[in-house]
Amino acid sequence: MTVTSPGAVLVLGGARSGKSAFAERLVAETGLSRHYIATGRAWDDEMRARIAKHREDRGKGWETHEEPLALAARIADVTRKDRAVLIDCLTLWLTNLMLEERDIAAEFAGLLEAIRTAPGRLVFVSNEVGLGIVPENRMAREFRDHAGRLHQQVAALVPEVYFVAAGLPLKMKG
Ligand SMILES: Nc1nc2c(ncn2[C@@H]2O[C@H](COP(=O)(O)OP(=O)(O)OP(=O)(O)O)[C@@H](O)[C@H]2O)c(=O)[nH]1
Repeated sequence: MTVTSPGAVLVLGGARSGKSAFAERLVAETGLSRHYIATGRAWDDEMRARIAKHREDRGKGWETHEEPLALAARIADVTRKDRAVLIDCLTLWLTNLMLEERDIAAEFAGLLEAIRTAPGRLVFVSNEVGLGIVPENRMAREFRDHAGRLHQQVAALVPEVYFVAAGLPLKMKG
């Protein structure tokens, strides 16, 4: 598969692993204008508080775009040669797709196409959810399987992949 994107990156890690902070650093290092596509939704007070904290931590140098579902289209819309776009995160996007009963395979194909054709730097964050025991409920098992497949597809396409644990990035590809 030909990689035409100028250096898309995938950053995987567990909850509170420091993956988002690391991905933000990767974006800042480019010196390009910083854009953040948030796939999370503020569904309760706890999430609202987390989002407010994330916004505060990112600071003023970022333009934020909120997109829970139409991620491929939004990436195509936001990406430019002189921009670095952080997409946080693929697993919340997948959660939203499953809750809305979207065609997962078609959505994944759309995302891969958006990565292939993006003119600017893209940094994807996603939760590695496949390391624990087999989840008891069916939806959680499906979620874990879709996430694993998505990560493999994105990792095969992009030139650079990291795994973050305890705030420490491990370079897996690139
Ligand atoms: N809607 C919206 N969501 C945001 C915004 N900033 C961050 N988020 C969401 O908050 C999510 C991160 O939530 P947390 O649960 O705090 O992060 P975490 O995955 O546990 O921690 P890290 O390993 O540090 O990334 C991201 O995936 C975003 O989608 C924002 O400005 N708007």
